[in-house]
Parts: sequence; structure tokens; C-alpha cells
Amino acid sequence: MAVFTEVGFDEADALVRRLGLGPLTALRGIEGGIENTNYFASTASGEFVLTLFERLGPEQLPYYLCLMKHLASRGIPVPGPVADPAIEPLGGHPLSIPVNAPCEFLHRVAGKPAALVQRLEGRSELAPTPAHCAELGRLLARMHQAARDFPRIQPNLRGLAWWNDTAPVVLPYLEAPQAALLRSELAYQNHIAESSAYAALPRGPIHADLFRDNAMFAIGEAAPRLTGVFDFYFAGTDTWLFDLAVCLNDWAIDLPTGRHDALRAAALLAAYATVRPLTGAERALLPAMLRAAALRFWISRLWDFHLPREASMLKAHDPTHFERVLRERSRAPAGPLVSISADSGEPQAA
Ligand SMILES: Nc1ncnc2c1ncn2[C@@H]1O[C@H](COP(=O)(O)OP(=O)(O)OP(=O)(O)O)[C@@H](O)[C@H]1O
Ligand SMILES: N[C@@H](CCO)C(=O)O
Repeated sequence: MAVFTEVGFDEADALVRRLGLGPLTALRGIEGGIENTNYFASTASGEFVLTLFERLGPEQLPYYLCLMKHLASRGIPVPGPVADPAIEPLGGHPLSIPVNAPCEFLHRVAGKPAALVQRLEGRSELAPTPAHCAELGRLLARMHQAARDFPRIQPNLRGLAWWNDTAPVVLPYLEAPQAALLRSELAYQNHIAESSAYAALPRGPIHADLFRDNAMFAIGEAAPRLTGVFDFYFAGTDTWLFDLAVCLNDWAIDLPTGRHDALRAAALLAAYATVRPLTGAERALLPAMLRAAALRFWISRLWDFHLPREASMLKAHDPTHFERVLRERSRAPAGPLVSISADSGEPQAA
């Protein structure tokens, strides 16, 4: 469980009252998550999640919170953040907004920047079937399209620049074969990022961390139905293909071996393509982006594992999983076991 910062009942009560939600009736630290402190907060007006940001500051947070609001207002099922009625929403062009200007969705709790968002119903499906993957694929494509006119710009802060900065920090902890893999994959990804095919990839705001534990499905319905996706705190402007690769590397992977599951991948890709067919450049670079997405989480897990932070309830993720996924992706250069027909963009299991 990750509660890095303890929140007193009275302080949370003061926040929800200020936001016009009535008195707090219950507050409970949430199991799971490794980045932020999360609590379930029940109030007279409904169920919410209180997040205290442990690493991110007021420079980055307005992007995530405003993106969630933007998506929610476009009918994408994401938790809407609750605004402080005392703070005037900022108008005008986002680039003209001063970096430290107050954001109506950003609060302060226990000395940390904090947000209160709606609690989604349902539960995560940790053993997804092709039908769950299809639901996710459709939603991902709708989300990419709905975010296209989101006016703020912020890079993916866990993108290539961060990999280049962080690899030297974790390399001293690695055995020789792992260090060689990390160095060579980083060189490959720097090379890919300079290519004209990469420059041609469509891009926009992406979630960038949409693992199966960041989505909720309705409970007790015959067919899988997503009730929403959450945890946008790694979102940023990047290629849509990278977002798709992050999802494929989690939703369509056999967790014990790191092997690709062709049926789940085909379902996810086909559903995505029914909403937004992939471009030629995307089809060409899917294998490289699957490697990039594996590298991203291998590095962040190594970083969290070898340079841990204090937490009263914390379970670090296993870095060796993404080392296995990366080796699998590099061994099978065709990437997922699917072929995507050039004319329709429709993937099929190979
Ligand atoms: N809006 C929400 N609705 C319902 N449950 C939520 C919501 N936000 C968070 N949760 C619950 O809290 C848990 C932890 O949240 P989250 O995954 O965002 O943690 P984190 O530490 O911020 O991120 P990470 O997944 O990057 O470790 C989730 O697994 C989920 O059970
Ligand atoms: N989804 C990430 C954790 C949060 O970034 C992982 O599984 O490593």
C-alpha cells in the first residue's frame, strides 16, 4: 500500500467542505499505487479519491488535471477533478498562463499539492480477456481523438530525455548483461527518435501509463464494460503509437513469461483501429515502440527499486518483468504476433 503522507480526518474534512461537498463521512488509505498518496474520501455528495502528489509540483499538475476535465467534458469516462469555487478558472490561451498561476483543481493538503477526483465504480480486471482488451482499445482511440484539441502542451516527462538521464543512475546497480541490454536499447531508441518515420507519427496528449490496474470495469455484467480509466499523472504530449504500445505491453502480455498474447493484442489493435486506423508510419514503427514502452517501464522500475522512497505502505514493482518483455520484443522483431493489413488497418492474430 502506498501512503507516503498521512492525512488527518479534520484536514480532509476541511477540504471537502471548502469544495462544497458537505462533511466528510469516511477517509481510508488506498492499497496499491507506487507514485502518490491516495485516499478514498466519502462525503455527503458522493465518493471521491484524494490524491497527494509526492513528486509532481504545481508546474506540471495543471496539465494533468485540466486534461482529465477536458476528457470528462468530451464524454470520455475519466474521473473529473473537483474545482475550488474560490479560484477563478483561468481563461485565455494556455501559453499565456503564468507557470505559478493558481489552478482551480489543485489544492494543498498536509503540505503537498493535492487533487480530489470522482471515484470510478467497478474494479480493475487483472486477468483481461480479448473482450476486455477490445473495450480498452476502443476507449484509447476515442481518448486520443478527444484530446486532440486540448490546448495545453507538456512533454511526456518519462520520455526519451528522462530515459537518457536516468539510465546512468541505475546502470551501477546492474549486472553486465543487463547493463549491455540497457545501453544498446537506449542507443536504438535514440536512433529511432531521429528517423523521418518517427517524425511522421501522429501525436497529442497521451495517458502513457494505461496498465490494467488503471482501468475499471463494471461488476456483474455479462459483457465487459469499462467504467473509466484513471491515473493520468504520467500523461504528456507524445506519439499515439507509444500509448498503444504501453497498453499492448501490459494488457496483451503473459505476466509470468513476458510473452506476447496474440489474441488479446489482435483484439486491442482491431478495436483501436475501428475508431482510428493506424497510419503506415505507425504500422512500420509498432515493433520499435513496443521496445520503447518496455524500456520506459524497465528503467522506471529499476529506478524505484534501487533508489526507493519512504512509504508507510509500499510494494515496489518487479523490474525484471520489463527486462523480460524487452528481451522478448527484441527477439521477435515483428513485435506482436499480429499482421496489420496495409489497406484496412485491421489486425489479425498470426
Ligand atoms: N478515480 C478513481 N476511482 C476509483 N479508484 C481509484 C481512483 N483513483 C485511484 N483509485 C484507486 O487507487 C489505487 C491507486 O491509485 P493509482 O494507481 O492512481 O496510484 P498511484 O500511486 O498514483 O499510481 P501508479 O499506478 O502510477 O502507481 C488504484 O489502484 C485504485 O484502486
Ligand atoms: N504502471 C507502472 C507503475 C506506475 O507508473 C508500472 O507498472 O511500472
